[in-house]
Amino acid sequence: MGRTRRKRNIRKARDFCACDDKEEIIQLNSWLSENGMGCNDKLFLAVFDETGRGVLTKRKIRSGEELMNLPLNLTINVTTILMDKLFDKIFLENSKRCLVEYKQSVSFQSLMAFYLAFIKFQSGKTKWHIYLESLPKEYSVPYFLPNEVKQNIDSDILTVILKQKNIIDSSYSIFENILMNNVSKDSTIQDFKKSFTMAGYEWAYFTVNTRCVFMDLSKVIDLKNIENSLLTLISDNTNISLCPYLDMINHSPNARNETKLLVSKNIENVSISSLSEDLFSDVQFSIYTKNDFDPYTQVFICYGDSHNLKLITEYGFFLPANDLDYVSFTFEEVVLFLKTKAIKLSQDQISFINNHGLCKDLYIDCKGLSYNFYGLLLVVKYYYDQSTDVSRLIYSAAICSNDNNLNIIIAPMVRDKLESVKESLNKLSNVNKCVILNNCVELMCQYVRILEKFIKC
Ligand SMILES: C[S@@+](CC[C@H](N)C(=O)[O-])C[C@H]1O[C@@H](n2cnc3c(N)ncnc32)[C@H](O)[C@@H]1O
Repeated sequence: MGRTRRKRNIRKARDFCACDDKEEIIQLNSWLSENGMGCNDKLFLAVFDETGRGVLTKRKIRSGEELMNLPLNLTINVTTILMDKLFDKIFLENSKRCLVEYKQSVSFQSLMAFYLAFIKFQSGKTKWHIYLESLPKEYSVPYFLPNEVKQNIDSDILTVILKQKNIIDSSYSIFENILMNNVSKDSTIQDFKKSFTMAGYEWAYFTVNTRCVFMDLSKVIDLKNIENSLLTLISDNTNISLCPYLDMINHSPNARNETKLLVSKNIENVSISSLSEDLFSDVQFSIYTKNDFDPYTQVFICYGDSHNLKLITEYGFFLPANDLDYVSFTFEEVVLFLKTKAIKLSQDQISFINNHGLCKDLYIDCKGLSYNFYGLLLVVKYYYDQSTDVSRLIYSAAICSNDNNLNIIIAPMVRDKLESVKESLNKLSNVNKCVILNNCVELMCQYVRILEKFIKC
């Protein structure tokens, strides 16, 4: 094949547009290289038709190759927050004893979001300015749907939104109180007090939610002795971090990757009071791929769970034809339904169900009943059958989750669920579509397919 034709073929197949020439990306690239990021020189940023902005490789990448590495002080992690003396003042120069009053009352993700709102507010005055400018301005998670649209969204999606809302509302009100009682004379803090808003906090919260990577620093710093530090506010662990450029890589369920912390020997268990920026310029956070990527294709990593409920509600995107999707039912819902069919579970049955954990993870997916749902229905049908040993059946290797005798028991409940999802979809068909709503509708259509398949079997 001649060079021109080969070039033309490559061009034809392209599903991306380079974006390295955009002002914020030019600035990001030079800031990162000036500050010691090591990036595989095959990688570039691009906007892809299917997935939006992501990372492109211009040459073949083989399994085992490092994609990039960042010095620790180029990532926003727990040490960044602990070393920021101005941020510290918000809590310590305060008429309330914040560390006592709000002990273990916020998640680390919430504290990170508050910190992000603080540095975002300072604009060009912090070293993070260029990075913050490269971040999306808004997020396509259903949390941001208008209330009138939420009314007809599937209950599983709503449940996640409500949990997010509770966390965001309660942590926002704690940070608002802390700011209200701050007595610092520092003008940055005083101005921040006036400009801290729910909208800014929500943006920061979902920036952290959609972009953080797992980073365990427990070997590098002493996270046990945390008295008098901001970490007393935290109710969970601190294993998340924002990593510029690495957070440009999109998700694929098929991607496999590994991260490593490359630490020089003398940095170990550093106490919180001895933290310093320089200390961490020698610690590298590195990411390797375990996949091959062809030239001019997108490089992906895997974020973890890949079912669409998680991807839509936490990350704001949808994977079509996703076999990992499922429709869940609560134990209470099933018990209530059984009652309507004059099936009342005895105390013995309920104890058996609880002891075997068969009251959770009740769902139907494209393969049929979940293991626990199958087990639960076995208890419903065979517990008092003298000829059947239910325990043995449940743990039998030959367990078959497509026993029609069991499916029939719950078929009416599944039909009701199917009708209710269809009804909601019908109502949503009159609403103006946007990316967020389209994602939710796609998932609900997936639920319809799963439930219809179950009923047909
Ligand atoms: C860590 S960021 C990746 C970079 C991001 N695309 C950007 O432009 O900054 C995660 C976000 O990227 C998008 N994303 C990641 N993987 C995707 C995929 N497979 N399809 C569509 N969007 C995806 C989602 O908006 C998600 O919240």
